[in-house]
Amino acid sequence: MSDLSHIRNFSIIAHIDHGKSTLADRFIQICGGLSEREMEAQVLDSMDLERERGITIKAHSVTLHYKAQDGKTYQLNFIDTPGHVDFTYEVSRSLAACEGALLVVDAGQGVEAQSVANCYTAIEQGLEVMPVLNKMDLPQAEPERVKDEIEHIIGIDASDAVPCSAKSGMGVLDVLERLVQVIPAPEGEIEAPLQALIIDSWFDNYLGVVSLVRVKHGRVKKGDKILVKSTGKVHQVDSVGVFTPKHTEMSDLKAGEVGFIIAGIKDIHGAPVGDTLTLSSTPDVDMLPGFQRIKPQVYAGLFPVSSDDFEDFREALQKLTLNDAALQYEPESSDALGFGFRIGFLGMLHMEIIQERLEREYDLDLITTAPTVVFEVLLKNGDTVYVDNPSKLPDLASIAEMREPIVRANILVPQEHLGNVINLCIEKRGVQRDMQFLSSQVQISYDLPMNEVVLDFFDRLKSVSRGYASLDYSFDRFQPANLVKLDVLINGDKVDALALIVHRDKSHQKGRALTEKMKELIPRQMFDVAIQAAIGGQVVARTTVKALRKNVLAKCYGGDVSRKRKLLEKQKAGKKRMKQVGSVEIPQEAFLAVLKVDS
Ligand SMILES: Nc1nc2c(ncn2[C@@H]2O[C@H](COP(=O)(O)OP(=O)(O)OP(=O)(O)O)[C@@H](O)[C@H]2O)c(=O)[nH]1
Repeated sequence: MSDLSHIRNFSIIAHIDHGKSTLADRFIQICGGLSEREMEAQVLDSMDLERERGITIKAHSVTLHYKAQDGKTYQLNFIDTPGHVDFTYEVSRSLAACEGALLVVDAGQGVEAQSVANCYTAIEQGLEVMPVLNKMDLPQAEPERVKDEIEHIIGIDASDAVPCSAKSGMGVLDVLERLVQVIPAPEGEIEAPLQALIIDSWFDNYLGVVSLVRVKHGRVKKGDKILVKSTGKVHQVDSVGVFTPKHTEMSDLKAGEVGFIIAGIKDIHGAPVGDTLTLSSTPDVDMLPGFQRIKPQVYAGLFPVSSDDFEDFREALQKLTLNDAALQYEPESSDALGFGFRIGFLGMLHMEIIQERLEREYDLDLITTAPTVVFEVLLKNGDTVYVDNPSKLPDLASIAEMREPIVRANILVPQEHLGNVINLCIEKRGVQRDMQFLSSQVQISYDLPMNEVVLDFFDRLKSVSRGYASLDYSFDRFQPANLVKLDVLINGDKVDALALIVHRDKSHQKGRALTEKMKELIPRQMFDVAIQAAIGGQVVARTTVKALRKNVLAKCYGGDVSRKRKLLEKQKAGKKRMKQVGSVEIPQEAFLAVLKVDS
């Protein structure tokens, strides 16, 4: 048996903002992974966008050396995980590389739904969960209440929960001491054939594909020929190493360790997450259990404002998918918007992030259509089809049954906001499944149509509970529902990119709210613009954007030319993010009007 007793592999799981990244920074500081000068605030959140939004999107690993009170130096490999509900899949991936997890709970805020969900994932995967009460420096910290919540809501012993403040540093050493005591060392054989699990892969412009792996058995070093089990392809290893958090090459990676492998792989699909690596000399090694394939939950069409940008857009998407395996896309053509792509996202936050990256990093002007979930449609000929684009819904006459995706949502909310949350769930066509009163919070679970949840539910939930309710949800099943396609007509022409699939009971109300909203968003033009909402040819709502009376240039006639040019330029700039549909200019906001109506 190889001696791996000095290794501890762990993740930090916590609800968003409870202090994972801050605690991780403290560990790095204590264990000397970076000099003072290099210790930027929140080193782990390396992407600009992450830093700006203050959220962790990609999981990262860091290897540190900690000299414990028992005199032994431990190798700590820890993996940071994102806390937002859109990125739950990253969490289970990170956990697969670990023997333990720190459950970090804000001692003022208490347990939140996301931590519950992630904690269950950790327990299911057989990890030792160690509770940590963070933010003890805050006057509102209530360690006893929060310990009670951990025991009652999650059901693990919290009597030994370690109090600390990641911000001031108080208690952080106690966290490290306890960690090396309670989290088990990994098991594995260094002399056995190589068996390594790919936890994450990303594309680096200089290095090609970098894969983060957990070595289960054996060892791997530079020059080795590795075999990617699923593709059967062999690659030569250029380098192996760890992040300290600096990229640091090592002579080898051994059983029990977590680190990177770079092997001249040019495409992220050449080293898929969840795959097993071995050496080409031992091709018969078993595959390790992988991860569930990530399925996008929300789809939207993205179209370049200028059709000349289509090729640039395609290239940008290709590059983005190198880093983001969750991103899926296929070409889409719309009568109204021309050529673009239909893209699948994990949730609205993921969609916003991708859109922002495309615009910032690739300088593209894009129009996004209203996001939608996937519907299951049973046709009269017995076929089942999945529809991720309302305009592609088969002809009504051929449909036997429409089914919508249902999620099981778990919500934790303080009692005083319970009524509001229940009302919101009812408004969203929710069916209550369970309700439990705990010391200060209530745990409720609802079955909700995914369509109602993905768009604005999270924001609405936060606002009706003054920020206190927390949410976790996952797809449960498809269920028959009375759904219809709501078409939008602009000056009599159906605009495919504006079509929606909605519940029949809400269709008229939605049609009215939508046309009203679009009336506000579509600027006045030289002629009247009629906006209609229709279901199967029957108009259910109608509004008109009245014609502009004056020509903007009229008052410049005879005036100086430069002023006129300036006005025209200003108009041109204002036109950005507008799309000419027929003879009408429609701004980006109008395509997303559905997100702005409360129904
Ligand atoms: N007062 C106090 N504030 C803290 C403490 N730990 C973290 N914070 C603050 O809480 C906020 C969130 O901390 P982060 O470390 O970014 O939280 P996170 O859990 O990593 O959040 P995500 O990366 O977005 O999932 C920051 O403003 C921190 O400065 C603490 O011990 N005390």
